[in-house]
Amino acid sequence: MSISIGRSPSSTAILPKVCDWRCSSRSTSTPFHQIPRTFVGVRMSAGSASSPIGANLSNELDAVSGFSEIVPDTVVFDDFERHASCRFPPTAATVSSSLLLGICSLPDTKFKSAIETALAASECFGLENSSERLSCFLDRALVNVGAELVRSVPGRVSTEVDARLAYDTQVIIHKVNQLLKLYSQLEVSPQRLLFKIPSTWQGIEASRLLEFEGIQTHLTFVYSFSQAAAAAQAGASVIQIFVGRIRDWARNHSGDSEIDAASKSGEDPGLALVEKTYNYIHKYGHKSKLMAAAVRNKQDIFNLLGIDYIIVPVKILESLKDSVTYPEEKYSYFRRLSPGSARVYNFTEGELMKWDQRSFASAMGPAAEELLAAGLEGYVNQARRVEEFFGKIWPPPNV
Ligand SMILES: O=C(CO)[C@@H](O)[C@H](O)[C@H](O)[C@H](O)COP(=O)(O)O
Repeated sequence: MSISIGRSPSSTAILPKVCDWRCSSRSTSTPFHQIPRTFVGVRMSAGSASSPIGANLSNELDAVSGFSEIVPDTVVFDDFERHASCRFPPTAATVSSSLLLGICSLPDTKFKSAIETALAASECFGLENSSERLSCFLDRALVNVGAELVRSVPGRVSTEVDARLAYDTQVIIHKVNQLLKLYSQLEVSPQRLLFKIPSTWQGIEASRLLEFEGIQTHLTFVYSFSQAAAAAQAGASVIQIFVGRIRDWARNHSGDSEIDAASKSGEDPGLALVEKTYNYIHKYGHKSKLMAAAVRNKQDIFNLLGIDYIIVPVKILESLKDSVTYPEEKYSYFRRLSPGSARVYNFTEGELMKWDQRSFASAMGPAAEELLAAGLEGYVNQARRVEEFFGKIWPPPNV
C-alpha cells in the first residue's frame, strides 16, 4: 500500500507511507526497554522550591515536583498525546534518531506526517552523493518532528546533533547552523530550541562557540567532573549527568580515581558527581542548568531534589504518582541541592582550573572514557538505522 504524502515544489514524486516500508513488523507492543525515548517535562503544583513541602500534599510526585522539574522518560510516542491530555502534561521534549524510529512504528500521527514530508524534500533529491542525501533527509526529519514538538509543548525542544560528528567542533557548529536554518524556514524561534551535543572536548568547544552566538546547547554524556566543569565554563545551557550509569560502572569496575574517591567516602559516585557539579555551577555563578538522567529508583529522585531537571522513567513516575503522602510525611522531602550548600562546598585547586583540551583529556578517567564511548556508539547506531531505513525507501518507485 502506498499513499501520496504531498509533493515537493520541484518534484512530482509520490512517496510511500513511512510505515509501509520499515515499520510494518513493529507493533505498539514493543518491549518496554526498546521503547524509543523522548522526554516530556511536568511541573506540578506543590510547596515552595526552597522549603519543605506544604500541608496539602496528595502524592510523592506532587512533593518532588516542588523542588525539581520532573521530566518523564521513555514515553511511547503515542503516549505523548495521551499524557498531554491526562496524567503528565508535557512541557519539553527531545527529538532524536531513536525517536524517529519509534514514530514510524505507530499509527498515523502528525509526527509521522512530519517524517513523510521530510522524505519529499526537494533539496535532498538533488544531492548526487547518497550519504549526503540520507543525511539531508535525516536533518529534515528531525527538524520537522522537532517543529511539531515545539507546537505541542510549552518548553524547549532539544534536537540531537549527529553523534558521528562528536570529535569535530567546526562540523558540529556547521550542523547546528544547518538545523537552525531548517527550523527558521518553519518559523520556529531559536529560543524554543536546544541542540544536544555529546560532551567530548570538541563538543564542549562547539557548545562554547554556539552559546557565544546565542544558540542554546544541551551537553549530554557527562560522566566526570572534568566534563561537567568544562561544560559549565563553556556556558552550556543544559548539562546532563547519567547518575545510574556511573553507579553501574562503579559496581563492576575499579581503577577510576574520581569514582574510587566517592565510593571510599561512602557516597554514590553518580550522585556525588551531580552534587559536585551543582555546587560548582552555583558557587561560581555559571548559567548552566543541571539535568540528572538514568535514575534507577525513587530514592535517587529524593537524593537529587533541588537539581533543575530529573529525567524519570515512566514506571517510577507512576509509582510516585500512586504513592499517597500523609501530612506527617511532609518533612521527609528535603531539598538536598541548594545554592546555600553550594556556597560552603570546598573544591581543590585542581578542580578549579580553566579546562583546556590537555587537562580535560588527562582528567578523563576510564569510567568517563568507556561510558562516553558507549553512549556515542548507541547514538551512532540509531542514526545509521534511520538512514538505512530512508535508504531503503529511496528512490521511490516513481522517481
Ligand atoms: O537523554 C534523554 C532524553 O534527552 C533520556 O532519554 C536518556 O537517554 C535516559 O534518561 C537515560 O539514558 C536512561 O539511562 P539508562 O537507563 O539507559 O542507563
